[in-house]
Amino acid sequence: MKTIGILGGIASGKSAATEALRTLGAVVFDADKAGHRVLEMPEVKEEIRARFSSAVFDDQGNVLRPKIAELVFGDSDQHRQALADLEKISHPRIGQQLEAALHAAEVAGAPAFVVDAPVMIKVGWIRHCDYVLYVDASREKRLERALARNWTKNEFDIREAAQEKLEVKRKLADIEIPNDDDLSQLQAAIRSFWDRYIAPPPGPRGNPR
Ligand SMILES: CC(C)(COP(=O)(O)OP(=O)(O)OC[C@H]1O[C@@H](n2cnc3c(N)ncnc32)[C@H](O)[C@@H]1O)[C@@H](O)C(=O)NCCC(=O)NCCS
Ligand SMILES: Nc1ncnc2c1ncn2[C@@H]1O[C@H](COP(=O)(O)OP(=O)(O)OP(=O)(O)O)[C@@H](O)[C@H]1O
Repeated sequence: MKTIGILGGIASGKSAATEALRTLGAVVFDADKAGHRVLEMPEVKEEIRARFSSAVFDDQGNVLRPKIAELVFGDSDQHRQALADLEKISHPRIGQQLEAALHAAEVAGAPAFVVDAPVMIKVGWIRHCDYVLYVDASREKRLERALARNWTKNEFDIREAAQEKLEVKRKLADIEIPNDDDLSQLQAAIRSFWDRYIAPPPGPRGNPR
């Protein structure tokens, strides 16, 4: 089984690339979704309440993610510290889920496992990847797509600033997948990556490692 990491700017099309890989047979780990599941764990809620107060919970005791986002994404030391504290709570647990999912996919004989995790560089999950893809779309296109998804320009800028510079991501990648045009171009690029690097050679299970 090959493990594929997906990097790219905000709203570059990482999820769309991941979806194309899933269609071809890859098992996908979505770290954003894993992070949301982690925030539902009782022990995590306790730690969140101790660090961020009851103001980030609704009346039913659910974590209000937009409230946390306001506290952790921003251009001040206070925001940066808050993000670091949140990550100390979340990342080890997301990491455990990632390793469990990777193991399960391997046991199931999946041809490929995709790690869709915008923070994979800073957390070090990139070490699991045999191939890293960089989904490349211009800033203009990305902003247009983010706005269409109801983000504000400010949210776009702030989250972009919370991540590594695009050049750092690009340098760490093995293959660039252009995504300035329509989705069929992205899907074709993913297909040719798959055929070249993942498509199994003759054999019952492809290319087990
Ligand atoms: C701050 C939280 C509550 C905001 O939740 P919300 O539903 O608004 O956003 P969501 O989780 O869907 O993330 C959307 C995007 O924000 C960016 N983002 C999220 N967490 C981080 C982070 N720690 N560092 C940099 N960017 C981040 C990513 O681009 C991500 O794709 C949530 O993102 C969170 O718990 N983050 C910490 C855990 C984490 O690092 N998750 C991301 C794993 S890749
Ligand atoms: N080639 C494309 N043509 C048109 N729309 C696209 C294209 N690629 C992606 N989109 C749309 O742009 C938005 C952002 O794409 P996507 O969610 O895949 O990006 P992302 O990199 O995963 O975003 P984030 O950084 O927020 O996780 C989505 O609404 C998606 O449907």
